[in-house]
Amino acid sequence: MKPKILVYMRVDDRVIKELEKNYDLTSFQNHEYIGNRAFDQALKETDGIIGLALKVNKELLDLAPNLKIVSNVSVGYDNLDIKELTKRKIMATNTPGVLDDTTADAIFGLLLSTARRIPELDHVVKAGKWDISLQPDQYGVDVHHKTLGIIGMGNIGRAIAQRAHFGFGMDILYHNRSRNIEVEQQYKATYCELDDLLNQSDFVCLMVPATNDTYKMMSAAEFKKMKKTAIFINGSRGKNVDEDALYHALKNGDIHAAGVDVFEQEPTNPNNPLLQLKNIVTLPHIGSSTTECEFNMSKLAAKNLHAGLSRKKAPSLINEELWPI
Ligand SMILES: NC(=O)C1=CN([C@@H]2O[C@H](COP(=O)(O)OP(=O)(O)OC[C@H]3O[C@@H](n4cnc5c(N)ncnc54)[C@H](OP(=O)(O)O)[C@@H]3O)[C@@H](O)[C@H]2O)C=CC1
Ligand SMILES: O=CC(=O)O
Repeated sequence: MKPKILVYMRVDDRVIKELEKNYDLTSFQNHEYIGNRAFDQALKETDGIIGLALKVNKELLDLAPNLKIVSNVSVGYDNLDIKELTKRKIMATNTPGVLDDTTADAIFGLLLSTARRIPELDHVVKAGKWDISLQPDQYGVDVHHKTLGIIGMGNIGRAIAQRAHFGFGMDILYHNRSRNIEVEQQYKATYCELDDLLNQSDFVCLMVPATNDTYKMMSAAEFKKMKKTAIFINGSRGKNVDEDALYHALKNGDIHAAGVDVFEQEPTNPNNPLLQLKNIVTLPHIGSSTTECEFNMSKLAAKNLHAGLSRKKAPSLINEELWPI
């Protein structure tokens, strides 16, 4: 009998076909499925889970007695209760490395779009409202040669720094809990305390994981420390930002504009007041969503799953302390 796999959202079709050769698959597409009979039944029998953003907590694990591995098709794993998984000797894996350049492209694109007001001006043209003389209140701001502050200079942060330094001649400031000397040398990046980064940067880009320490790390006090001319970009997770505080900072002119790929709740409520503001550019969490990158993430997630179910060490095991299992 083939091992049973529960497939959650966004696994590439080609990868699913490969998985079907070795495993018995049950697929689900929506969020928050506990309570659905078919989902609960699949959990009861499953050996492995592969997918994106499924909330794996104690409640779900209690329904999955045979589970050996949860393979996330994402680098962020704030959807997983790692402590609980480790306690039950269940492996957890993610997809680091394969999405760095793709996500950096998207986040840098968001930064450019926000600075140059690209979505707003695209709408002007398409709505037939292109007046031959563009007014100063429609001008954007320069990106090149400005100062970019990156909070979370990890794999993606450094790919953003590379673009900013070599492509746009920007000065780079960064803040982490620890220094990254290689990045300092490669991109002339300067390590800063958070407050210094906030008050010196023209662009602040948030790229930290969502953890207890980073929860709402950008709140009213942090926005007040930024320059009034500065632009805030969130490419990390919505819960790292106090959305209410961001709304007020944008509305009151504490900061100039913002670009966000992520929201506290996803999909965000269409009535979210942030969506009413002119000085914010929004995306539906698409940092890594290109055809090529989604495929590569699915392939790595399948490799992790396969290794885990074969009792081999998965290439991107998160709870390393389980090894050797
Ligand atoms: N928008 C999108 O589509 C995507 C979003 N993401 C998000 O981006 C996050 C980062 O990904 P990635 O770059 O691969 O991760 P990495 O682990 O490589 O980098 C995370 C960085 O954050 C720093 N960091 C962690 N905690 C803190 C803290 N409390 N204060 C300051 N810095 C901190 C780390 O440095 P140190 O340990 O020294 O503090 C590290 O440099 C993911 O966790 C995910 O949430 C990822 C992919 C796509
Ligand atoms: O948000 C995407 C991820 O890979 O994390």
